[in-house]
Amino acid sequence: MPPVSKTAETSGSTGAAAGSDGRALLRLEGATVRFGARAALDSVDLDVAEHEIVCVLGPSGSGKSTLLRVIAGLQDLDAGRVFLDGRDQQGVAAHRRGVGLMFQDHQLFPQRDVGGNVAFGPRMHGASRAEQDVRVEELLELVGLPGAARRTVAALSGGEQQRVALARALAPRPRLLMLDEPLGQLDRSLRERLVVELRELFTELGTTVLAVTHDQGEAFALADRVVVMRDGRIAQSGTPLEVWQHPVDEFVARFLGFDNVVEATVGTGSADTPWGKVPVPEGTPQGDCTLLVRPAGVRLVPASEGLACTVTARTFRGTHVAVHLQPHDAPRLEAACALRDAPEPGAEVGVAFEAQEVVVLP
Ligand SMILES: Nc1ncnc2c1ncn2[C@@H]1O[C@H](COP(=O)(O)OP(=O)(O)OP(=O)(O)O)[C@@H](O)[C@H]1O
Repeated sequence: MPPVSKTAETSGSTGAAAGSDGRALLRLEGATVRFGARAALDSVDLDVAEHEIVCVLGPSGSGKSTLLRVIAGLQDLDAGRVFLDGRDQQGVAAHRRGVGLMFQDHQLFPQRDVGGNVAFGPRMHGASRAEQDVRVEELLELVGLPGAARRTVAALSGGEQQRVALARALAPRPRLLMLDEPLGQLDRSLRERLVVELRELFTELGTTVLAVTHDQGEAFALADRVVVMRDGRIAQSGTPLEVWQHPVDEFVARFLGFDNVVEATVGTGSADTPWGKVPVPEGTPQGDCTLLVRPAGVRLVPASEGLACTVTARTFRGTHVAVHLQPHDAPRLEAACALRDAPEPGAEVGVAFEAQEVVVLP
């Protein structure tokens, strides 16, 4: 695959909206929240365009939930501003912001039936009984639970509760829907199915979405744009492909699960690394750098060729096997192998590198 050039949407410090019409439905300017001496949000700038689906990724404690709470009006800012539709939200109460929120534990009302849960928002906005009933049926249809209005919440599976929570969040027609670990509690196969359905649903409805997750797979499947957070700041913002192909630094690379990262010195056509000479893409500037070799670029060759390694472990990754390799005197490596080609732990192999899977991290 050809390298994607770094664009304004791939930014190391700000989260510029990648929306087609460029109109920011949500804008954060210098948003800062401190708890004691520590900044949970540290001068965050972020735009989300209308109809855009943005996923915020980051390790635990990086400020993802604080970001959502600030936008929802559940957390005061120490500095900076939040704009919705161009209007400063300073002093605007949470229930007047037109923002829908869905938390990871669903928080359905256990004493109400499914319909009662979904009708909650419209009822609070003064909808008549008949209007509420129509809206409930519409939404249950939309989330794939037609006719479920009279079922009790306790009798629903985790996935069904998830859908009801989504219907409830969508019911008041929020201009911005925020999801905090929306699929966190569900098992992997259900998550993978729901994430596809969610994307289809949001695209169909034209909903603007800001979702928080620590699952990269989920973020990459759902989002038009991914924002990676670190210590209350935006480390990188870009399309899933941009971020995946060109992590801006070692932190983002490692967060995405890329561990083949070493210090290197680039010369003509190749770099000197602890793994020996590694070919680099044409045009790579010479000098010292940090180098990432994606596992797909670590090719196994006969033990007598290339870098000698011992296979230490294999991890099944669905479409391929991650083969963990220990060179005799260099940092560990991971190779991506087809199922039938993966060598057994203990095997002695050689390793060759492919330039197109080598990324120089600034
Ligand atoms: N009410 C609070 N009082 C004090 N510190 C807080 C409070 N809320 C959050 N923090 C701190 O702010 C930082 C960011 O927290 P936040 O919950 O936003 O992170 P997160 O990325 O959502 O984490 P997780 O993935 O674990 O939910 C953390 O260090 C957290 O301990």
